[in-house]
Amino acid sequence: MHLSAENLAARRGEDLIFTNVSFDLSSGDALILTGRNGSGKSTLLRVVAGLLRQEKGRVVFTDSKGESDRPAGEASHYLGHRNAMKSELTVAENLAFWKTFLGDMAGGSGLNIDEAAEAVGLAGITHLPFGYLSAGQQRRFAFAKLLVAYRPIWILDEPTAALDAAADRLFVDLISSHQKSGGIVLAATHQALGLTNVREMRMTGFAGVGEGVWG
Ligand SMILES: Nc1ncnc2c1ncn2[C@@H]1O[C@H](COP(=O)(O)OP(=O)(O)OP(=O)(O)O)[C@@H](O)[C@H]1O
Repeated sequence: MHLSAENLAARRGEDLIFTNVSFDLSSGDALILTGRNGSGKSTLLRVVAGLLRQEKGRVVFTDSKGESDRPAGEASHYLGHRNAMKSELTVAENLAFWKTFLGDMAGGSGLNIDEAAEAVGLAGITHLPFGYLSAGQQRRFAFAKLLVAYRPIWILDEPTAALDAAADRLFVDLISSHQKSGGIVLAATHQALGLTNVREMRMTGFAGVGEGVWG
């Protein structure tokens, strides 16, 4: 399985945010986007997730059967800055909605709601309305959405914002096991997450990108 971007350029409003961004990720790889505020990290993630149209270039998802007609976004989970959960519904109702709505892609199967809650360290409170939870608890359950339906690609925008150190480690473990089972991760973060098998791409806005290595 491969996820690649070829010479992507993206515009927000009137402004060209970046040009000539390319990468190629295989099963088990992670690419971390770094760079100052406003350098285009979220914009690039949204383009790859299919939520924003690129100005130029293309994103290609290749599965075991070869280059797929399916947009990469359909093979991806996208965890944005917002948690994409309804405050009035319970955690269990929110996760059940996502599990049914997303379904599993071929190649894997999602956890049930209790297993996913346990995996994010919050078993026993799924009966509570999502809106009652602390910011960190909400972020953990937003992450649990990734576990209830299988997607080979995880696109994560500042996944560990609002988290304590224990939750940071827990997310790193969940991301690592996704990589170990052949998944691909593309994430924007300001913190070194401590992942292994990771490349870094530093976004520098319209000036281009720089490559480095972490982990
Ligand atoms: N809806 C929009 N309309 C116009 N410009 C936008 C829009 N959203 C973002 N931008 C601009 O695009 C640029 C890139 O924003 P983006 O959110 O991709 O940066 P980022 O690197 O993710 O920043 P941060 O680290 O602050 O999250 C910024 O200059 C921002 O002001």
